[in-house]
Amino acid sequence: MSEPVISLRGAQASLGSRPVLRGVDLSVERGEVVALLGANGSGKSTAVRSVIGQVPLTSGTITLFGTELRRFRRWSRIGYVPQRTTAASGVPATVREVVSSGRLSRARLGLLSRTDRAAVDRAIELVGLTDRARDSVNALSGGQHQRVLIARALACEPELLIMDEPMAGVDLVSQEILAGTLREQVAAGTTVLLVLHELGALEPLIDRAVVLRDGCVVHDGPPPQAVGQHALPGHDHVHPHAADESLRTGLLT
Ligand SMILES: Nc1ncnc2c1ncn2[C@@H]1O[C@H](COP(=O)(O)OP(=O)(O)OP(=O)(O)O)[C@@H](O)[C@H]1O
Repeated sequence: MSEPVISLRGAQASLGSRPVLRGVDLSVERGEVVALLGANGSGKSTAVRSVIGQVPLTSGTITLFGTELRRFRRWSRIGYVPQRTTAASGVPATVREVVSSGRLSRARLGLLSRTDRAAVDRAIELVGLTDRARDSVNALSGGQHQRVLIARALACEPELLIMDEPMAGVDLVSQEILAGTLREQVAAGTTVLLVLHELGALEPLIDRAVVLRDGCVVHDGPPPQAVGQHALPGHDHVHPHAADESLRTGLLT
């Protein structure tokens, strides 16, 4: 078998003085779709942020495509969708501008070629926002914002897609569009690691679930049946985004 796309071994990390990852082992093989589940505060976001180098490990190792994280440079192979609440920035921009920023890692000298622009248009189309491409993202709903963030991640045509709660606070129409988008990516061979509250509409796509509790892996195997994370012993997850659903919280506001 080829090397894993993502490998964490004995990963430990602290935020402030608090140990948040306490020896996490996690592998994602090429073409796999892995869901990272767990209660609020169990360390899911910290785990994916450590994978993309945003949270340094205090102990343990991470490799990406077989290369140690500190030597890894080919970030254009990876599309990352942050947890939506962390995506706010206050900068006014159109949908196309935000999605184009996701292509810059592939653009030469920071200039988008015709091929780059076509990839941006394709990513916008994939999330069903072609008719909104010139609109300010401030005019979009929460679910549409999320679709913009996903299009931004897809614009670099990534081999690995990492998404932190892509369905949180997303209306049903957007959820269906996102599930369809993801299905296409998976069919095309993209490897996916996603943090989820529950499997929901994405359940048929998930190959394996890894469940964290207090910064440790407590399950690594088949996804919990049907009711997702709620089926797990000790489930105590609340859904902080649900109340936001109607708000125009935003990417850039
Ligand atoms: N910047 C920070 N400084 C200190 N502690 C933090 C910081 N960010 C998060 N934490 C704490 O680290 C722990 C893990 O947070 P993390 O966001 O990784 O959990 P999570 O499983 O993704 O939770 P959620 O489902 O609520 O998003 C939590 O207890 C959280 O309060």
